[in-house]
Amino acid sequence: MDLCFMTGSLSMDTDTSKREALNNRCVIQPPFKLRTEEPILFLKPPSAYVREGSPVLVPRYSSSLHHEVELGVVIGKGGTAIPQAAAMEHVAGYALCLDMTARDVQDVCKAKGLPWTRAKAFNTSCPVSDFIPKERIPDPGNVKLWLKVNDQLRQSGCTSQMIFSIPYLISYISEFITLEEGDLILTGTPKGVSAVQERDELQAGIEDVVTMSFRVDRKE
Ligand SMILES: O=C(O)/C=C/C(=O)CC(=O)C(=O)O
Ligand SMILES: [Mg+2]
Repeated sequence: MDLCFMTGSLSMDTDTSKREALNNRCVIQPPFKLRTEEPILFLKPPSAYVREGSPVLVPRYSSSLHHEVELGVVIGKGGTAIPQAAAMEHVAGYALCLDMTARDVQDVCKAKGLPWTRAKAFNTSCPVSDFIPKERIPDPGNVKLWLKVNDQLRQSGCTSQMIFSIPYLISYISEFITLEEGDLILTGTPKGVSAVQERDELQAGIEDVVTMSFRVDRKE
């Protein structure tokens, strides 16, 4: 996954969104828990990625960093205005992802009608697992995700609870952002999000497929 992405939401200024999309790949997340008529979208930059062995950093300006475990869909074949019926042909595979969110900052942004960039797109805000080939998850609409903090189970859910299906998301997004090979789409999080602290150990998994661990640290 050599992707990049930026943040936005449906209320984001269109010109900014276009400019960011031109130079970056996208990570876009409709939540399990938010019921809106259309997916809520935002993007993260490539510097958001972090791999096992490196810490997840709490931004200096946040005192409420939340974990959100999510299934990520890796695009293998790009396209524009992809019909739902063809959407899965554009999927190369999956990744287990955490959408780390500075919830206190997001709350302020929401109250002021501002974009979620500082809440969602900071360095290390997207821990990712190794790439999971498509064949290893034959039914991505029915996989179990979990997340533990210091061995305590905090999130446990199934992608069957997702509000929007993966084919719908690919079709919806590609109507206005051309998807490219290597783009990663996060698909929303199940209930149980909660705050993490410096020195916490995060462990997450897709049942029978992959696990990953990250330590939380505070940015110096
Ligand atoms: O509206 C909120 O309070 C939070 C929304 C999100 O952070 C959306 C997600 O990223 C998600 O549910 O996965
Ligand atoms: Mg999320």
